[in-house]
Amino acid sequence: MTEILDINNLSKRFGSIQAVDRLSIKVEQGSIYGILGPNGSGKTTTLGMILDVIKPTSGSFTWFGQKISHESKRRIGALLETPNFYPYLTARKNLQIAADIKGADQKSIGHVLHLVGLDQRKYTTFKGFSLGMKQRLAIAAAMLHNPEVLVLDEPTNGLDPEGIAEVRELILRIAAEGKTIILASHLLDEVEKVCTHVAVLQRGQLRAEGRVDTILSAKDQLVISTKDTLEAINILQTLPFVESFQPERGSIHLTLQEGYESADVNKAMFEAGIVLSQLVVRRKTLEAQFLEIIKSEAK
Ligand SMILES: Nc1ncnc2c1ncn2[C@@H]1O[C@H](COP(=O)(O)OP(=O)(O)OP(=O)(O)O)[C@@H](O)[C@H]1O
Repeated sequence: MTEILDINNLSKRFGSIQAVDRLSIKVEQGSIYGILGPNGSGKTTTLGMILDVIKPTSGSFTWFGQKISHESKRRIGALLETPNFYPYLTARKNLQIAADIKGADQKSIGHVLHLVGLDQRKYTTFKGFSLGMKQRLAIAAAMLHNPEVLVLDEPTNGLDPEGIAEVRELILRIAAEGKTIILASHLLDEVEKVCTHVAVLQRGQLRAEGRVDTILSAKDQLVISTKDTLEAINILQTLPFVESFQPERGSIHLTLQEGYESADVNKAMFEAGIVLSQLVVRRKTLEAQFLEIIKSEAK
């Protein structure tokens, strides 16, 4: 996998506040990488540093294997804050102005309008747009120079449910075009729904990192029930891939070592002559894990 961004021990201090603390992450090409953390955890500061608008106190980062430069910046599209569009000009005219400012080809306007689903509304003035449409237009402007990477800070903040759904769907569509996306969010739900990878930040420090599906599946809990709970416990004790188990009101809750799944338990029980009346996988949500991370940090 090609590495798009490599952040190495990056730190930023504002006076007495350590906004980002020795952060190291790698973003692979084609991923939708979520930087997740509560307010004040250092997400915007991190994005500011990697976009060369905030000077790091220490540490380094590379884009496409190189230090940030005029050339690498042209391969990155970014939306850190809502751009100033002209309310009485149409979507198309606003994009023409944005393309002029960026030195982007005017021919790309048709493509980005199509990409964000606003080609039917290109002659509508900006002030007539819903908040979701305004945000989609902002993303269109960030895509004018056909960047390989799109960096978004809290892309659904302040939007109504319809706008949130539109923008999330758009992010997935842009990723499907082969672009890499890096987004900061304080919403667990957003990261779970949209991202392939996540880095969890707490007070500027990296608390967890990895593929969203791995983080989700790593701590799944199985709940099994059988008429013969005692015999089932005897069997569980002999199974090397059972990490832990706990009898609870007629059922048994267990976790498995990585690489094993409910079918392995089912098979082992069946072979031992035990019939399971219940076998349920309880997925630990990223939210539950996120709260654990925050709690353990506070200890
Ligand atoms: N220019 C600045 N001067 C002083 N402190 C700052 C500055 N910018 C950010 N901070 C502080 O650094 C910490 C991290 O802020 P940052 O904005 O990066 O967090 P965030 O995770 O993006 O949160 P939010 O979503 O609320 O913006 C916070 O404590 C914030 O108050």
